[in-house]
Amino acid sequence: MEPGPLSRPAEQGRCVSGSPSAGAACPASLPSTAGAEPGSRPAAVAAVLPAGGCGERMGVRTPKQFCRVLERPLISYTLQALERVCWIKDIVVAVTRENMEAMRNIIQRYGHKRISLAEAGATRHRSIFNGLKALAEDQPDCKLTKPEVVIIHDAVRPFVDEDILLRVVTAANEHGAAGAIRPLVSTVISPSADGCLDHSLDRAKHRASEMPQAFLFDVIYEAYQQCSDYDLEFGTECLQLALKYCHTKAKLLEGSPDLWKVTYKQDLYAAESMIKEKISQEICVIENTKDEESVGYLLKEVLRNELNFVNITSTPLEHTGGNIQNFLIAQCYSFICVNVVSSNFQETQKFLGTLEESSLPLLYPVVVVLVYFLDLTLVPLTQEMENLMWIRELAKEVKKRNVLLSGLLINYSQVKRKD
Ligand SMILES: Nc1ccn([C@@H]2O[C@H](COP(=O)(O)OP(=O)(O)OP(=O)(O)O)[C@@H](O)[C@H]2O)c(=O)n1
Ligand SMILES: O=P(O)(O)OC[C@@H](O)[C@@H](O)[C@@H](O)CO
Repeated sequence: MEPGPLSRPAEQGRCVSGSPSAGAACPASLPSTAGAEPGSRPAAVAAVLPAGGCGERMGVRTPKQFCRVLERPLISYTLQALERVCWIKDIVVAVTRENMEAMRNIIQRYGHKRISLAEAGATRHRSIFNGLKALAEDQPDCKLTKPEVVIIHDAVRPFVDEDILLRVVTAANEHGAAGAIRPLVSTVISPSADGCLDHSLDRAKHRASEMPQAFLFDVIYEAYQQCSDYDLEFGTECLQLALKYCHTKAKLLEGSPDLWKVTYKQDLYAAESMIKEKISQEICVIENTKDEESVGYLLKEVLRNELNFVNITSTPLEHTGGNIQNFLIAQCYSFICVNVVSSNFQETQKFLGTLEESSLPLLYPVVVVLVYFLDLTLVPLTQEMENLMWIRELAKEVKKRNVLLSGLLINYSQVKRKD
Protein backbone atom coordinates (compact mmCIF):
# COMPACT_ATOMS: atom_id res chain seq x y z
CA MET A 1 0.00 0.00 0.00
CA GLU A 2 1.47 3.37 -0.90
CA PRO A 3 1.94 5.64 2.13
CA GLY A 4 -1.03 7.99 2.20
CA PRO A 5 -1.59 11.08 4.36
CA LEU A 6 -1.40 10.23 8.06
CA SER A 7 -4.90 9.61 9.32
CA ARG A 8 -6.40 10.40 12.67
CA PRO A 9 -5.81 7.42 15.03
CA ALA A 10 -8.97 5.36 15.24
CA GLU A 11 -10.00 3.39 18.26
CA GLN A 12 -11.58 -0.01 17.92
CA GLY A 13 -15.30 0.42 17.19
CA ARG A 14 -14.96 4.21 17.17
CA CYS A 15 -16.10 6.04 14.08
CA VAL A 16 -12.90 6.99 12.24
CA SER A 17 -14.38 9.27 9.66
CA GLY A 18 -17.05 11.84 10.23
CA SER A 19 -19.88 11.46 12.68
CA PRO A 20 -22.10 8.38 12.36
CA SER A 21 -24.97 8.95 9.96
CA ALA A 22 -23.04 11.83 8.46
CA GLY A 23 -23.50 12.33 4.72
CA ALA A 24 -26.56 13.22 2.65
CA ALA A 25 -29.78 13.93 4.54
CA CYS A 26 -31.90 10.84 4.32
CA PRO A 27 -35.44 11.17 2.92
CA ALA A 28 -38.04 10.40 5.59
CA SER A 29 -39.98 8.17 3.22
CA LEU A 30 -38.62 4.97 1.74
CA PRO A 31 -36.72 5.45 -1.52
CA SER A 32 -38.99 4.18 -4.28
CA THR A 33 -37.65 0.75 -5.07
CA ALA A 34 -39.53 -1.47 -7.44
CA GLY A 35 -38.20 -4.69 -6.02
CA ALA A 36 -38.63 -3.88 -2.34
CA GLU A 37 -40.37 -6.58 -0.34
CA PRO A 38 -43.62 -5.58 1.43
CA GLY A 39 -43.04 -4.09 4.84
CA SER A 40 -41.19 -1.13 6.13
CA ARG A 41 -37.53 -0.35 6.35
CA PRO A 42 -36.36 -0.16 10.01
CA ALA A 43 -35.07 3.15 11.24
CA ALA A 44 -31.70 2.00 12.54
CA VAL A 45 -29.62 0.08 9.99
CA ALA A 46 -25.88 -0.61 10.15
CA ALA A 47 -23.52 -2.70 8.04
CA VAL A 48 -20.64 -5.06 8.82
CA LEU A 49 -18.04 -5.61 6.10
CA PRO A 50 -15.68 -8.54 6.67
CA ALA A 51 -12.36 -7.41 5.15
CA GLY A 52 -9.85 -9.46 7.12
CA GLY A 53 -8.99 -12.13 4.58
CA CYS A 54 -5.64 -12.73 2.87
CA GLY A 55 -7.03 -13.43 -0.59
CA GLU A 56 -5.12 -16.70 -1.07
CA ARG A 57 -7.03 -17.63 -4.23
CA MET A 58 -6.11 -14.27 -5.78
CA GLY A 59 -2.51 -15.45 -5.74
CA VAL A 60 -0.89 -12.08 -5.01
CA ARG A 61 0.81 -10.66 -1.91
CA THR A 62 -1.68 -7.86 -1.34
CA PRO A 63 -4.95 -9.03 0.23
CA LYS A 64 -7.52 -8.69 -2.56
CA GLN A 65 -9.67 -6.12 -0.72
CA PHE A 66 -6.66 -3.78 -0.97
CA CYS A 67 -5.76 -4.65 -4.57
CA ARG A 68 -6.03 -1.61 -6.83
CA VAL A 69 -8.64 -1.24 -9.56
CA LEU A 70 -8.02 1.86 -11.69
CA GLU A 71 -5.45 2.97 -9.10
CA ARG A 72 -7.90 2.70 -6.20
CA PRO A 73 -8.22 -0.09 -3.59
CA LEU A 74 -11.12 -2.46 -4.27
CA ILE A 75 -12.59 -1.95 -0.80
CA SER A 76 -12.99 1.78 -1.50
CA TYR A 77 -15.53 1.00 -4.23
CA THR A 78 -17.55 -1.18 -1.83
CA LEU A 79 -17.46 1.53 0.84
CA GLN A 80 -18.59 4.11 -1.72
CA ALA A 81 -21.48 1.85 -2.78
CA LEU A 82 -22.68 1.55 0.83
CA GLU A 83 -22.11 5.24 1.58
CA ARG A 84 -24.42 6.17 -1.30
CA VAL A 85 -27.21 4.64 0.81
CA CYS A 86 -28.07 7.42 3.25
CA TRP A 87 -30.11 5.23 5.60
CA ILE A 88 -27.16 3.01 6.53
CA LYS A 89 -26.12 4.74 9.74
CA ASP A 90 -22.80 3.03 10.51
CA ILE A 91 -20.43 0.87 8.50
CA VAL A 92 -18.13 -1.39 10.54
CA VAL A 93 -15.17 -2.80 8.60
CA ALA A 94 -13.34 -5.78 10.11
CA VAL A 95 -9.64 -5.65 9.15
CA THR A 96 -6.57 -7.34 10.55
CA ARG A 97 -4.44 -5.42 13.03
CA GLU A 98 -1.59 -5.11 10.51
CA ASN A 99 -3.95 -3.59 7.92
CA MET A 100 -5.61 -1.10 10.28
CA GLU A 101 -3.30 1.78 9.26
CA ALA A 102 -3.70 1.01 5.56
CA MET A 103 -7.48 1.02 6.06
CA ARG A 104 -7.36 4.35 7.90
CA ASN A 105 -5.30 5.84 5.03
CA ILE A 106 -7.89 4.64 2.50
CA ILE A 107 -10.70 6.18 4.56
CA GLN A 108 -8.80 9.46 4.80
CA ARG A 109 -7.63 9.59 1.18
CA TYR A 110 -10.97 8.81 -0.44
CA GLY A 111 -13.09 10.75 2.05
CA HIS A 112 -15.14 7.79 3.28
CA LYS A 113 -17.69 8.59 6.03
CA ARG A 114 -19.59 6.68 8.72
CA ILE A 115 -16.79 4.09 8.91
CA SER A 116 -15.70 2.32 12.12
CA LEU A 117 -13.03 -0.35 12.33
CA ALA A 118 -13.07 -3.66 14.19
CA GLU A 119 -10.32 -6.23 14.38
CA ALA A 120 -10.79 -9.16 12.00
CA GLY A 121 -10.65 -12.74 13.22
CA ALA A 122 -8.91 -15.82 11.89
CA THR A 123 -11.98 -16.77 9.84
CA ARG A 124 -14.69 -14.81 8.04
CA HIS A 125 -17.27 -15.77 10.67
CA ARG A 126 -14.98 -14.58 13.46
CA SER A 127 -14.43 -11.30 11.60
CA ILE A 128 -18.17 -10.81 11.20
CA PHE A 129 -18.71 -11.65 14.89
CA ASN A 130 -16.13 -9.00 15.86
CA GLY A 131 -17.90 -6.50 13.65
CA LEU A 132 -21.21 -7.29 15.34
CA LYS A 133 -19.60 -6.86 18.78
CA ALA A 134 -18.59 -3.32 17.76
CA LEU A 135 -22.32 -2.62 17.33
CA ALA A 136 -23.60 -4.60 20.35
CA GLU A 137 -24.11 -2.31 23.32
CA ASP A 138 -23.22 -5.12 25.74
CA GLN A 139 -19.54 -4.72 24.83
CA PRO A 140 -17.28 -2.58 27.06
CA ASP A 141 -15.61 -0.73 24.17
CA CYS A 142 -18.74 -0.24 22.06
CA LYS A 143 -18.98 3.36 20.84
CA LEU A 144 -21.81 2.81 18.30
CA THR A 145 -25.53 2.42 18.85
CA LYS A 146 -27.06 -0.98 18.30
CA PRO A 147 -29.06 -1.13 15.04
CA GLU A 148 -32.42 -2.86 14.60
CA VAL A 149 -31.18 -4.50 11.40
CA VAL A 150 -27.60 -5.22 10.37
CA ILE A 151 -26.40 -5.78 6.81
CA ILE A 152 -23.50 -8.20 6.32
CA HIS A 153 -21.67 -7.70 3.05
CA ASP A 154 -18.29 -8.94 1.84
CA ALA A 155 -15.84 -6.08 1.31
CA VAL A 156 -14.84 -7.70 -1.99
CA ARG A 157 -18.30 -7.37 -3.55
CA PRO A 158 -18.12 -3.77 -4.87
CA PHE A 159 -21.18 -3.83 -7.13
CA VAL A 160 -24.01 -3.58 -4.63
CA ASP A 161 -26.83 -1.07 -5.08
CA GLU A 162 -29.52 0.47 -2.91
CA ASP A 163 -32.24 -1.69 -4.44
CA ILE A 164 -30.94 -5.02 -3.15
CA LEU A 165 -29.83 -3.47 0.16
CA LEU A 166 -33.32 -2.09 0.74
CA ARG A 167 -34.89 -5.40 -0.23
CA VAL A 168 -32.81 -7.55 2.12
CA VAL A 169 -33.19 -5.05 5.00
CA THR A 170 -36.96 -4.79 4.55
CA ALA A 171 -37.28 -8.59 4.32
CA ALA A 172 -35.00 -9.10 7.36
CA ASN A 173 -37.16 -6.70 9.31
CA GLU A 174 -40.12 -8.94 8.55
CA HIS A 175 -38.55 -12.44 8.59
CA GLY A 176 -35.57 -11.99 10.90
CA ALA A 177 -33.06 -12.76 8.15
CA ALA A 178 -32.74 -12.31 4.39
CA GLY A 179 -30.11 -12.90 1.77
CA ALA A 180 -29.44 -12.40 -1.92
CA ILE A 181 -29.28 -15.48 -4.10
CA ARG A 182 -28.34 -16.16 -7.72
CA PRO A 183 -29.00 -19.07 -10.09
CA LEU A 184 -26.21 -21.63 -10.12
CA VAL A 185 -23.95 -21.45 -13.14
CA SER A 186 -22.40 -24.91 -12.66
CA THR A 187 -24.19 -27.99 -11.40
CA VAL A 188 -23.33 -28.99 -7.80
CA ILE A 189 -22.10 -32.55 -7.44
CA SER A 190 -21.18 -34.64 -4.43
CA PRO A 191 -18.03 -36.80 -4.82
CA SER A 192 -17.71 -40.18 -3.12
CA ALA A 193 -14.77 -41.04 -0.85
CA ASP A 194 -12.90 -42.58 -3.80
CA GLY A 195 -13.15 -39.34 -5.77
CA CYS A 196 -15.91 -40.46 -8.12
CA LEU A 197 -19.33 -39.03 -8.61
CA ASP A 198 -21.67 -40.00 -5.80
CA HIS A 199 -24.62 -37.87 -6.92
CA SER A 200 -25.44 -34.50 -8.42
CA LEU A 201 -27.92 -31.94 -7.16
CA ASP A 202 -30.77 -30.75 -9.33
CA ARG A 203 -29.42 -27.36 -10.36
CA ALA A 204 -32.95 -25.97 -10.83
CA LYS A 205 -33.76 -26.68 -7.18
CA HIS A 206 -30.65 -24.99 -5.75
CA ARG A 207 -29.26 -21.46 -5.70
CA ALA A 208 -25.94 -19.73 -4.99
CA SER A 209 -25.91 -17.76 -1.75
CA GLU A 210 -24.52 -14.30 -2.39
CA MET A 211 -24.33 -11.03 -0.43
CA PRO A 212 -25.71 -8.66 0.87
CA GLN A 213 -27.51 -10.40 3.69
CA ALA A 214 -29.44 -8.70 6.47
CA PHE A 215 -30.62 -9.76 9.90
CA LEU A 216 -32.49 -8.47 12.89
CA PHE A 217 -29.44 -7.56 14.94
CA ASP A 218 -30.53 -9.58 17.98
CA VAL A 219 -31.07 -12.70 15.83
CA ILE A 220 -27.63 -12.79 14.21
CA TYR A 221 -25.82 -11.58 17.34
CA GLU A 222 -27.47 -14.37 19.37
CA ALA A 223 -26.58 -16.90 16.66
CA TYR A 224 -22.91 -15.91 16.77
CA GLN A 225 -22.88 -15.99 20.56
CA GLN A 226 -24.30 -19.54 20.50
CA CYS A 227 -22.14 -20.58 17.53
CA SER A 228 -19.89 -23.66 17.94
CA ASP A 229 -16.15 -23.28 17.38
CA TYR A 230 -16.49 -25.65 14.47
CA ASP A 231 -19.03 -23.38 12.78
CA LEU A 232 -16.93 -20.30 13.52
CA GLU A 233 -13.89 -22.07 12.05
CA PHE A 234 -15.33 -23.78 8.98
CA GLY A 235 -18.74 -22.22 8.26
CA THR A 236 -19.31 -19.91 5.29
CA GLU A 237 -23.02 -19.15 5.56
CA CYS A 238 -24.46 -16.57 7.98
CA LEU A 239 -28.03 -17.51 6.98
CA GLN A 240 -27.35 -21.05 8.20
CA LEU A 241 -26.23 -19.75 11.61
CA ALA A 242 -29.52 -17.83 11.98
CA LEU A 243 -31.42 -21.01 11.10
CA LYS A 244 -29.37 -23.40 13.24
CA TYR A 245 -29.06 -21.30 16.39
CA CYS A 246 -32.13 -19.04 16.23
CA HIS A 247 -34.52 -21.14 14.16
CA THR A 248 -34.90 -18.19 11.81
CA LYS A 249 -35.61 -19.08 8.19
CA ALA A 250 -34.10 -16.38 5.99
CA LYS A 251 -36.11 -14.88 3.16
CA LEU A 252 -34.22 -15.48 -0.08
CA LEU A 253 -34.24 -12.69 -2.67
CA GLU A 254 -33.05 -12.92 -6.26
CA GLY A 255 -30.18 -10.48 -6.76
CA SER A 256 -28.63 -9.06 -9.90
CA PRO A 257 -25.61 -10.69 -11.65
CA ASP A 258 -23.42 -7.83 -10.33
CA LEU A 259 -23.37 -9.22 -6.78
CA TRP A 260 -20.43 -11.57 -7.50
CA LYS A 261 -17.46 -11.78 -5.17
CA VAL A 262 -13.95 -10.86 -6.32
CA THR A 263 -12.09 -14.10 -5.63
CA TYR A 264 -9.61 -14.84 -8.44
CA LYS A 265 -7.33 -12.52 -10.40
CA GLN A 266 -9.62 -12.52 -13.43
CA ASP A 267 -12.32 -11.07 -11.16
CA LEU A 268 -10.18 -7.96 -10.74
CA TYR A 269 -9.98 -7.53 -14.52
CA ALA A 270 -13.75 -8.00 -14.74
CA ALA A 271 -14.27 -5.43 -11.96
CA GLU A 272 -12.04 -2.93 -13.77
CA SER A 273 -13.92 -3.27 -17.06
CA MET A 274 -17.27 -2.94 -15.26
CA ILE A 275 -16.12 0.24 -13.51
CA LYS A 276 -14.78 1.66 -16.78
CA GLU A 277 -18.07 0.88 -18.50
CA LYS A 278 -20.03 2.49 -15.66
CA ILE A 279 -18.06 5.76 -15.62
CA SER A 280 -18.11 6.03 -19.41
CA GLN A 281 -21.90 6.19 -19.47
CA GLU A 282 -21.80 9.97 -19.07
CA ILE A 283 -19.93 12.34 -21.43
CA CYS A 284 -20.00 16.12 -21.19
CA VAL A 285 -19.02 18.16 -24.25
CA ILE A 286 -17.52 21.47 -23.13
CA GLU A 287 -17.86 24.23 -25.68
CA ASN A 288 -15.78 27.40 -25.96
CA THR A 289 -18.78 29.09 -27.61
CA LYS A 290 -22.50 29.36 -27.02
CA ASP A 291 -23.19 29.23 -30.76
CA GLU A 292 -25.65 26.38 -31.20
CA GLU A 293 -24.47 26.18 -34.84
CA SER A 294 -20.88 25.57 -33.78
CA VAL A 295 -18.96 22.42 -34.64
CA GLY A 296 -18.89 21.52 -30.92
CA TYR A 297 -22.68 21.19 -30.83
CA LEU A 298 -22.49 19.25 -34.11
CA LEU A 299 -19.98 16.92 -32.45
CA LYS A 300 -22.40 16.42 -29.54
CA GLU A 301 -25.21 15.42 -31.91
CA VAL A 302 -22.91 13.02 -33.78
CA LEU A 303 -21.85 11.42 -30.48
CA ARG A 304 -25.47 11.13 -29.39
CA ASN A 305 -26.32 9.31 -32.61
CA GLU A 306 -23.27 7.05 -32.52
CA LEU A 307 -23.07 6.18 -28.80
CA ASN A 308 -26.45 4.66 -27.99
CA PHE A 309 -26.12 3.91 -24.27
CA VAL A 310 -24.20 7.01 -23.29
CA ASN A 311 -25.76 10.17 -21.86
CA ILE A 312 -24.21 13.13 -23.72
CA THR A 313 -24.60 16.56 -22.18
CA SER A 314 -22.89 19.85 -23.00
CA THR A 315 -22.06 23.12 -21.30
CA PRO A 316 -20.28 26.35 -22.27
CA LEU A 317 -16.70 26.48 -21.00
CA GLU A 318 -17.19 29.54 -18.78
CA HIS A 319 -19.95 27.65 -16.91
CA THR A 320 -17.67 24.84 -15.81
CA GLY A 321 -15.49 26.71 -13.31
CA GLY A 322 -17.82 26.86 -10.33
CA ASN A 323 -20.07 24.02 -11.44
CA ILE A 324 -17.76 21.06 -10.87
CA GLN A 325 -20.19 19.93 -8.17
CA ASN A 326 -22.82 19.51 -10.88
CA PHE A 327 -20.52 17.06 -12.62
CA LEU A 328 -19.99 15.26 -9.30
CA ILE A 329 -23.72 14.89 -8.83
CA ALA A 330 -24.15 13.86 -12.44
CA GLN A 331 -21.40 11.29 -11.87
CA CYS A 332 -19.72 12.57 -15.02
CA TYR A 333 -16.09 11.53 -15.42
CA SER A 334 -15.57 11.95 -19.17
CA PHE A 335 -15.19 15.38 -20.78
CA ILE A 336 -14.62 16.48 -24.36
CA CYS A 337 -13.31 20.05 -24.44
CA VAL A 338 -13.92 21.53 -27.88
CA ASN A 339 -11.74 24.42 -29.03
CA VAL A 340 -12.75 25.81 -32.45
CA VAL A 341 -10.02 27.58 -34.43
CA SER A 342 -8.69 29.39 -31.39
CA SER A 343 -5.25 29.30 -29.84
CA ASN A 344 -6.73 30.58 -26.57
CA PHE A 345 -5.90 27.71 -24.26
CA GLN A 346 -6.20 29.63 -21.01
CA GLU A 347 -9.90 28.82 -20.56
CA THR A 348 -9.25 25.12 -21.16
CA GLN A 349 -6.32 25.13 -18.76
CA LYS A 350 -8.51 26.92 -16.18
CA PHE A 351 -11.11 24.15 -16.49
CA LEU A 352 -8.41 21.50 -16.01
CA GLY A 353 -7.14 23.32 -12.93
CA THR A 354 -10.64 23.45 -11.43
CA LEU A 355 -11.08 19.78 -12.23
CA GLU A 356 -7.83 18.84 -10.48
CA GLU A 357 -8.72 20.84 -7.37
CA SER A 358 -12.18 19.24 -7.15
CA SER A 359 -12.87 15.89 -5.51
CA LEU A 360 -14.02 14.53 -8.88
CA PRO A 361 -10.78 12.59 -9.67
CA LEU A 362 -10.69 11.25 -6.11
CA LEU A 363 -12.97 8.31 -6.68
CA TYR A 364 -12.60 7.59 -10.39
CA PRO A 365 -10.13 8.60 -13.13
CA VAL A 366 -11.41 11.63 -15.06
CA VAL A 367 -10.92 11.42 -18.83
CA VAL A 368 -10.50 14.74 -20.69
CA VAL A 369 -10.14 14.84 -24.49
CA LEU A 370 -9.09 18.24 -25.84
CA VAL A 371 -10.44 18.48 -29.40
CA TYR A 372 -8.86 21.27 -31.45
CA PHE A 373 -10.47 22.18 -34.76
CA LEU A 374 -7.73 24.11 -36.60
CA ASP A 375 -7.60 25.34 -40.22
CA LEU A 376 -4.37 23.83 -41.47
CA THR A 377 -4.67 25.71 -44.78
CA LEU A 378 -3.87 28.85 -42.77
CA VAL A 379 -1.12 27.52 -40.52
CA PRO A 380 1.27 24.61 -41.34
CA LEU A 381 0.79 21.42 -39.29
CA THR A 382 4.31 21.49 -37.85
CA GLN A 383 3.75 24.93 -36.36
CA GLU A 384 0.37 23.88 -34.94
CA MET A 385 1.89 20.77 -33.41
CA GLU A 386 4.55 22.92 -31.74
CA ASN A 387 1.81 25.16 -30.35
CA LEU A 388 0.07 22.13 -28.90
CA MET A 389 3.08 20.47 -27.26
CA TRP A 390 1.95 21.97 -23.91
CA ILE A 391 -0.82 19.35 -23.86
CA ARG A 392 1.78 16.55 -23.58
CA GLU A 393 3.50 18.19 -20.61
CA LEU A 394 0.20 19.07 -18.96
CA ALA A 395 -1.02 15.47 -19.43
CA LYS A 396 2.00 14.14 -17.48
CA GLU A 397 1.25 16.63 -14.68
CA VAL A 398 -2.51 16.08 -14.31
CA LYS A 399 -2.14 12.27 -14.48
CA LYS A 400 -0.65 12.46 -11.00
CA ARG A 401 -4.07 13.62 -9.83
CA ASN A 402 -6.00 10.93 -11.71
CA VAL A 403 -6.94 13.13 -14.70
CA LEU A 404 -6.21 11.32 -17.99
CA LEU A 405 -5.70 14.04 -20.63
CA SER A 406 -5.33 13.56 -24.38
CA GLY A 407 -5.54 15.86 -27.42
CA LEU A 408 -7.22 15.42 -30.80
CA LEU A 409 -6.36 17.77 -33.70
CA ILE A 410 -8.97 18.00 -36.48
CA ASN A 411 -8.32 19.87 -39.72
CA TYR A 412 -11.28 22.21 -40.07
CA SER A 413 -11.12 24.38 -43.11
CA GLN A 414 -13.08 27.59 -42.72
CA VAL A 415 -13.11 28.07 -46.51
CA LYS A 416 -15.62 25.26 -47.16
CA ARG A 417 -17.90 26.59 -44.44
CA LYS A 418 -18.28 29.92 -46.32
CA ASP A 419 -19.89 28.29 -49.41
N1 LIG B 1 -10.50 -14.25 8.29
C1 LIG B 1 -11.25 -13.65 7.35
C2 LIG B 1 -11.41 -14.23 6.05
C3 LIG B 1 -12.16 -13.54 5.09
N2 LIG B 1 -12.70 -12.34 5.44
C4 LIG B 1 -13.42 -11.56 4.45
O1 LIG B 1 -14.56 -12.27 3.99
C5 LIG B 1 -14.86 -11.85 2.64
C6 LIG B 1 -15.14 -13.04 1.72
O2 LIG B 1 -14.20 -14.04 2.00
P1 LIG B 1 -13.20 -14.66 0.88
O3 LIG B 1 -13.64 -14.30 -0.50
O4 LIG B 1 -12.96 -16.06 1.23
O5 LIG B 1 -11.87 -13.81 1.18
P2 LIG B 1 -10.45 -14.43 1.52
O6 LIG B 1 -10.54 -15.34 2.68
O7 LIG B 1 -9.52 -13.25 1.63
O8 LIG B 1 -10.08 -15.24 0.19
P3 LIG B 1 -9.30 -16.66 0.14
O9 LIG B 1 -10.27 -17.67 0.66
O10 LIG B 1 -9.01 -16.81 -1.34
O11 LIG B 1 -8.08 -16.53 0.99
C7 LIG B 1 -13.66 -11.04 2.16
O12 LIG B 1 -14.01 -9.68 2.13
C8 LIG B 1 -12.59 -11.31 3.21
O13 LIG B 1 -11.72 -10.19 3.40
C9 LIG B 1 -12.55 -11.79 6.73
O14 LIG B 1 -13.07 -10.72 7.01
N3 LIG B 1 -11.83 -12.46 7.66
O1 LIG C 1 -16.55 -18.80 1.21
P1 LIG C 1 -15.74 -17.57 1.10
O2 LIG C 1 -15.07 -17.23 2.40
O3 LIG C 1 -14.81 -17.52 -0.08
O4 LIG C 1 -16.76 -16.36 0.82
C1 LIG C 1 -17.87 -16.26 1.57
C2 LIG C 1 -19.09 -16.74 0.77
O5 LIG C 1 -19.31 -18.06 1.05
C3 LIG C 1 -20.28 -15.94 1.21
O6 LIG C 1 -19.93 -14.63 0.93
C4 LIG C 1 -21.53 -16.26 0.42
O7 LIG C 1 -21.54 -17.60 -0.01
C5 LIG C 1 -22.79 -15.96 1.22
O8 LIG C 1 -22.75 -16.59 2.42
